[in-house]
Amino acid sequence: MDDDDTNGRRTGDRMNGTTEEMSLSELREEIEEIDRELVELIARRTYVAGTVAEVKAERDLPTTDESQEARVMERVGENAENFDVDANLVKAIFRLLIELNKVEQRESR
Ligand SMILES: O=C(O)C(=O)C[C@]1(C(=O)O)C=C[C@@H](O)C=C1
Repeated sequence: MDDDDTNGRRTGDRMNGTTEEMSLSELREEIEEIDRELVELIARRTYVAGTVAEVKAERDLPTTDESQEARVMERVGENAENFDVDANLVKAIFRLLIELNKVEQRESR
């Protein structure tokens, strides 16, 4: 027998019973939808940063703003703690998102 129980339901569920009736494929569908939303949010974040880049270019400001990056990182660390996920891992993801923006911002100049 595999990890799943006989009728394909999850046994060791940590979501307060809400997913207890969900099959593995249903859970994977939920992950697929979340992944799509994450990519959409990344696209939105990148798009807004592109507009920020235009404002900076108009004002002759540099692409990189280290104090703003520090504020972003502090904020996401707090959010991670509030949602009980590893703050260092979430910060590593945001480090990449900021780098993505900086690459795009430099290319558009
Ligand atoms: O807020 C800005 O000035 C941005 O360009 C956005 C952003 C970010 O991705 O959060 C990216 C680069 C800057 O160094 C700081 C922050």
